[in-house]
Amino acid sequence: MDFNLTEEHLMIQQAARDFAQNELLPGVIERDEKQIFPTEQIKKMGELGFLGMMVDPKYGGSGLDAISYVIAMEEISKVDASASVVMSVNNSLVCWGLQEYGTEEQKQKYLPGLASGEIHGAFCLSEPEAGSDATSQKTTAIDMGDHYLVNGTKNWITNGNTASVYLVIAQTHPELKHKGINALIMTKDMPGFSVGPKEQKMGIRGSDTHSLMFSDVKVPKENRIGEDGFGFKFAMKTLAGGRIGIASQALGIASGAYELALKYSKERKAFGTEICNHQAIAFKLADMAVNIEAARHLCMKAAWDKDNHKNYDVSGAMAKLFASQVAMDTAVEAVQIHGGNGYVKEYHVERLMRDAKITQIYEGTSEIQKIVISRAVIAG
Ligand SMILES: CC(C)(COP(=O)(O)OP(=O)(O)OC[C@H]1O[C@@H](n2cnc3c(N)ncnc32)[C@H](O)[C@@H]1OP(=O)(O)O)[C@@H](O)C(=O)NCCC(=O)NCCSC(=O)C1=CCCCC1
Repeated sequence: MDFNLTEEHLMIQQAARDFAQNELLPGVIERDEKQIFPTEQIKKMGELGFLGMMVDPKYGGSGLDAISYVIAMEEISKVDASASVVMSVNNSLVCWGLQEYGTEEQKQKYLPGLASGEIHGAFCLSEPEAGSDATSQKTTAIDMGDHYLVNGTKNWITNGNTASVYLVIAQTHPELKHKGINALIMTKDMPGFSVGPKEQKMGIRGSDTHSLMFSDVKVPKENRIGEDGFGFKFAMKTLAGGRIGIASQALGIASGAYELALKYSKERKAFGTEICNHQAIAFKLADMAVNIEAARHLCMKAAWDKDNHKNYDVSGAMAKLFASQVAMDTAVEAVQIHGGNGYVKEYHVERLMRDAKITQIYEGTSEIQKIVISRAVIAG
């Protein structure tokens, strides 16, 4: 077992760290406050190869492993979780889903643009009445011979307005339940496709979250991913990898909050000494350091499983469950260590605390991760 990062991994870590500090940190508070999408920053992320990290170079990607992706996600998320959720959706849901299950034509058509950041993708599973209970899809895709006629609504869609390519999960054969669901590639220019108003969110406020409405949208049959009825499995398999991305995002939020708290505790004085010298603060720092290290190991293990073609459903769920709790706990304690300063925007930790919460909810709530893990544990 080798815990050392390779030279290449260290270079990716440094590149992501430099990008986050130089390009994302300036303006992150204003983008959060005004809900501004980081358009220029995402464009540069595409140019640097951060949007198609695991995409084969023959489709314009960086051809890197999942470990590299975890490393980069942590660094970007330390500074701006709104940018990292765009990175996560693009890499581990949209690009990976297309690369793994798309036809050659679909890959050639969409992957180069997605990997370069020229276009953005969105993953559309959640509905007003189908969140955790993802098999209860109400959006319909009626088989019309050479095309599907799609009707319905999707909720909380990341990149909802900035995307132009959407992977949409919809029910074709309700009598077959989840076996009748399909995954379709839709584009924003399709007649009948409309985007609802932007959601006003607690955290990741720089990201772009909308409902989508489909009214008699004609989607050509060649836009279906996989066989008829493969859509639910597609969603589950893709989300299993997506959860490694969100786990790494949570890890980054936690380590960002920890680094800020550590620095602050070495500068701020109370009762005649730097506050890190008080055991009440020192013990909080110790807890944070241990939890972050453990979360990082779980993220790396899940990525290693993925890179080595092992099943990562459970390791990804474990990483997400644990890292998202660590993100929440660490960010709350980072605010506490900052005292009154932690409650104001310029110290960043209040934003990290708000951003942390969503990692326990999206791409499967913590309760859903426990379903996935407990079923595997009980089945042996
Ligand atoms: C885990 C879960 C709760 C499972 O449910 P049930 O018990 O109803 O379904 P069950 O009987 O377990 O299974 C049905 C079929 O499905 C196959 N399968 C399941 N997992 C997998 C898997 N990992 N790989 C392959 N197949 C899988 C299962 O075998 C079965 O098929 P079969 O009948 O055997 O042919 C599932 O529904 C889930 O996960 N919800 C969370 C959704 C959720 O996570 N949204 C998130 C929306 S996206 C989002 O939040 C975003 C946020 C930010 C960015 C973009 C997206």
